[in-house]
Amino acid sequence: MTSLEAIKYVRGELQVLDQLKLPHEFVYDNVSTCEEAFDCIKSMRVRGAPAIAIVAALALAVELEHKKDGTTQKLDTIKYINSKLDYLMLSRPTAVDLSNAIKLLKKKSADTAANSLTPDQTLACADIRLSYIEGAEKILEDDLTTNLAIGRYGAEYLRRQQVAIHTPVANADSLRYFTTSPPGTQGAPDQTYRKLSVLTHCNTGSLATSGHGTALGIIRSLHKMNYLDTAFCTETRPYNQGSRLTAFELVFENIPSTLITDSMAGALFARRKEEKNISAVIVGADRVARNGDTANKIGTYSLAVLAKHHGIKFVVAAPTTSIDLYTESGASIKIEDRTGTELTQISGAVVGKLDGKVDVNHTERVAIADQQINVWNPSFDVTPRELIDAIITEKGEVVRSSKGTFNFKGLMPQRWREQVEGSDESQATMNSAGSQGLQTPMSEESTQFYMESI
Ligand SMILES: CSC[C@@H](O)[C@@H](O)C(=O)COP(=O)(O)O
Repeated sequence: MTSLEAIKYVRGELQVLDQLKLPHEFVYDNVSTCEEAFDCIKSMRVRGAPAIAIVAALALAVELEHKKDGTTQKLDTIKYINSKLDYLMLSRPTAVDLSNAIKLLKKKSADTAANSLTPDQTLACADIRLSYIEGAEKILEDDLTTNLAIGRYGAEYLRRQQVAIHTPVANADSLRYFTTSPPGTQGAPDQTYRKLSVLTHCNTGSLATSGHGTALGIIRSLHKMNYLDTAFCTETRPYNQGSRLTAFELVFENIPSTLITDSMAGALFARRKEEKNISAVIVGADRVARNGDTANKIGTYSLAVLAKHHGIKFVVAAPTTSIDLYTESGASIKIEDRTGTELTQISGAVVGKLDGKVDVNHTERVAIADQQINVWNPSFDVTPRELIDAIITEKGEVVRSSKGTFNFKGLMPQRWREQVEGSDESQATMNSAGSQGLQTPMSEESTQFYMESI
C-alpha cells in the first residue's frame, strides 16, 4: 500500500477501513446501507469530522445507485433521501461537517426535484438519485483538494513564523536547518534557519479525511518541503486516536516523530528553548464558531493554555466547511458525551510474556480502573479564540487580529452575507432537521419543494 485510505469508493460500492483494528490489522468493511454507515460511525470504526461526513453521504449514494429506495414518485424519493439523512445526522453530534454535508445534499436533491420538469416520474426519480450521488461524490473529491491546500498554506504560514522569530545561522547542519529567503527581502541571498518541531493532537490525517489530512496534512507538507524537524503526537486519551492512528500514519510516512502522553505536553514545551524547539501546536477542528472558538478532541483546550503560557503558536487547521457561521460562539456547541468504559477499560493486541512480541491476531480487552468509579467523558472541548493564533483553511489563513477577533467575512464574503447579514429563510427549516451551517440557501422554489416533502 502506498498511501493510507480510510475510505475506498467506486460508484455503487463503499469500503471503510475498520480503525478499531488499527494499527495491527487492515480490514475494510463493506458499507452498503445507511444503517451500516450509522453503525460504522457510532462505533468509531470511522472517525474524524470529514471522514464521518463522507461515509454518511456515500452510504446513501450506494443505496440510491442500487435503487434500494424503491420509489417511483419524486416526492417519495426526496422523502426517502431526507429521512435517511436525518437518521444519519444522529450518529455523532459535534462535528459540523456531517450536518453541512447533509444540508448540502438535501438542498441539491430538492433543487433537482424542483427543476425537473419531466412529467415522467420514473425519469424524475432517476434524476434526483443521480444528482444526489454526484453531490456525495463531489464531497469526497473536494475534501482531498481542500486538504492539500490547507497543507500548503499551513506549511508556508509556519515557515514565515519560524523565519520571523529565529536568527539565521551560517554553515548549519542541513538535517536540523532549512534554507529560505529572509523575511521582507527581495532578491537577497537565502539564509539558513532552524527547522520546526510541532505537536499535534488526536488524528487529523488520511484516516480522518479522504486523504492527506488537515492538521496532519500541514505536518506532511512541512515534511515534504523540508521544514520539519520532528512531529510530536499526543496519545490523546481516552480513545488514543494519537497513539493508535496518528503515530501509525507518521511511521507509515517515514516522518520523524515522537509519541508523548497528553500529560507530557507542558514538560515538552518547557524544554522548547533547548533541544525540543517546539514552534507550534497544530490541531484539527470539529466545529469552528463564527467568533473563532473551536471545538476539537478533548485535551485541545489544555494544549492551547499550555502553548499560550510558553509563547508557542497555536494553529487550527480547518476546511471552511468546518466554520459554522450560524453558531455565534463556542458556548452553543453541543459536546458529545461518551461511555465511561472508554476510561476504565482498554483493548489492544496481546504482547507475548516471554518474547515481548505483539500478536496481531490476538486482541484482549482489559480493565484499567475500578469499574465502579463514576466517569466523566466528554469527547470534545472548546478552545476559546483568544488562545488561537491562526485558523488555516483551504482559502488561506485567518490570523487573530490585534483586537482578538477572526475575520471570516473577508474569507467567505458570500457565505457571510447569506448566513450572517442576510435573511436565510431556509435556516429555520434546516435547524428543525437538527443542525446548523448550510453553505448556500435554497432557491425559493426548492425551499417550497423541500417544505412540502418533509
Ligand atoms: C480532521 S479531523 C478533526 C477532528 O475531527 C479530530 O481532531 C477529532 O477530534 C476526531 O475525533 P473522533 O472522536 O476520533 O472522531
